[in-house]
Parts: sequence; C-alpha cells; structure tokens
Amino acid sequence: MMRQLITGIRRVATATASAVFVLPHQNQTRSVVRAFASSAASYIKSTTTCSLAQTTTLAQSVKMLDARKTFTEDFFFRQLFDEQSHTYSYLLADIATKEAILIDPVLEQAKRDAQLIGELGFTLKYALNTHMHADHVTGTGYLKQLLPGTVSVISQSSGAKADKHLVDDETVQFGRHVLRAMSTPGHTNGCMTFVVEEQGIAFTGDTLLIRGCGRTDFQEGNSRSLYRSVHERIFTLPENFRLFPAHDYKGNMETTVAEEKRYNPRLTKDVEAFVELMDNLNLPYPKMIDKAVPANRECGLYDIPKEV
Ligand SMILES: N[C@@H](CCC(=O)N[C@@H](CSS)C(=O)NCC(=O)O)C(=O)O
Repeated sequence: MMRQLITGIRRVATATASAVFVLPHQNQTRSVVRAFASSAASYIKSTTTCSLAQTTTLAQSVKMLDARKTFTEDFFFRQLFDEQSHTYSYLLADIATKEAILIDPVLEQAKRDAQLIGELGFTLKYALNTHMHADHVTGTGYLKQLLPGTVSVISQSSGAKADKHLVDDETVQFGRHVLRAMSTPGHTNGCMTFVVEEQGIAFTGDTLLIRGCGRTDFQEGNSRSLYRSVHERIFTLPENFRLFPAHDYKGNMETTVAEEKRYNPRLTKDVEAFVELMDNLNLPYPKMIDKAVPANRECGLYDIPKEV
C-alpha cells in the first residue's frame, strides 16, 4: 500500500515537472499544476484503498517495528535459560575491560554460568537479583564461592541479605557500561527493573512478563502498585526499548515497550479491571516456594549444596 502511494506521488511529480518544463507561461503553468494536483489526488485515491484507520494502524506498526538500538561494539549480551523454573538469566559485559554482571542467576545453573564466564575471559563483578524469587533459589551465593570477588546485589526494600543493596535510580557500573536500578514494586515489595539506557534494554524481572505480568498473591504482592510500576516506569521508557523478563512459560524470549503497551492482555486493561483479574488468577503456589523464599532471604547463601 505504501509502495503504491509512493509510486503514485512519484508519477504525478514527474508528469508535473515535464509539463512545467514545456509550458513556460505563468498562467498556463499554474493551471497545469492545479490540474495535476487534482489528478494526483484522484490517482492516489483510486490506486490505494488506504482509509484513515488503516493509515493509523500502519503508522503505529511502523513505530512498533522501529529499528531497535544496536548494541555498541563493546557490549556483550547473553540470555541464558533454566528449564526447570523457566527462568532467564542475563550475562552482560564490557568487552574491552572484561568486567561482567549476571542478572537473576539460578542455583542449579551456577556452575554452567561460572564456566561460561571463565571461558569468555570475563570477571564477574556483580551477581544481581531483580527481586527475592519464590520459585527457585538464586545462584548468587554459590557464584560468590565459584568466582571469588563477586558482589551479590538486591534491592534494599527486598529485605534480603546481599553484599550490596540498591535504592531507586541507583546505578552500578561494569567497565564503562551503566545499569540503572528502577524500583518497580508490585509482584514483591522489592522488585526492580534494571535498565541499560545506552543499549536500549531493560530487565523487568517478574514485574512485566511477555504479554503477562508477575502474580501479586504472595510476598506483599500488590496489583495496584504493579500496575503503577508498569505504566509509570516501564511503559514510559522509549517504545523501541527491548524488554527481557525473568521468566517465560511459552517459549518467548523478549519483547518491546511498544508491543507490551499495545498487546499485553493484562496491562492494557484499566486499573480496576486489572485488579479484578489479578484477584482471580487462582494460580497454584510455586512448587519451590517454601525452600526458595527462606534461601533467597539469605542471598542463596543458606544451605548451598556442596555439589549442585
Ligand atoms: N509453576 C511454577 C510457578 C509459576 C508462577 O507462579 N510464576 C510466577 C513467577 S515465579 S514466582 C508468576 O508470577 N506467574 C505469573 C503468571 O501469570 O503465571 C512453579 O511451580 O515454580
């Protein structure tokens, strides 16, 4: 449709240009231009069936599919997966300095992650949790043992132990790269979304999942505050920002601000309808909750198996 429109404009412009060239008198020129403008309008009308609604949809989808920012050459990104808990972990690094950080590591995958970090020649500076998980034990405690010098990180408001506690808008640095911790409570009190502005990416933990969101029925969950966190903090990031959640149960790997603003079936509702929906999810509790929450309160340093 867009191609037709452009071809139409081009044809009319070419015709107008040649007419103006052969008709030097001003009056003649003006009437020729008027005639061509009117034929341009009818040509475009007849060759495109582009209604106003369709034009709007097209404009929206063009915006939604805006080119994502490409990573700078010195930025390393790797998405890792734990099949048991459907958890994504993310390894980020400064390729020049080899300083790395790992977001939401899983205990059972700590050896895999440590091996990868070693193979790539990285030094793990921070092992961060977006929040105190309820469905798996964090790998941060074990990674501190496997890779001495690693600093564990979680939000101050999580109430969990860690070497470093973050408050809203605090940043951590790895090499020349900067990660900003944005407080996004709702799934738990202490949930944070980690943003790397320069690369156009954000790690939403369990606050925003792909076409979904974290449940709010335990660990001080609050659906109103989750709604506010998403609308006021995540949906106000640039539309082309890529979003990476802590879990996906359907095989999706990433999304964008633009997509979730339009297609998230929960967060596109108004707040009252959202609260009602969240109150009636009736999900079974995570199988690991009784082990995971106490362990994660201790930064996963509690009862680490000798060999995982
Ligand atoms: N079946 C899984 C737990 C699934 C679950 O409850 N996921 C949480 C995030 S981990 S606490 C969630 O918020 N889900 C939202 C949803 O809509 O599914 C298990 O037993 O571990």
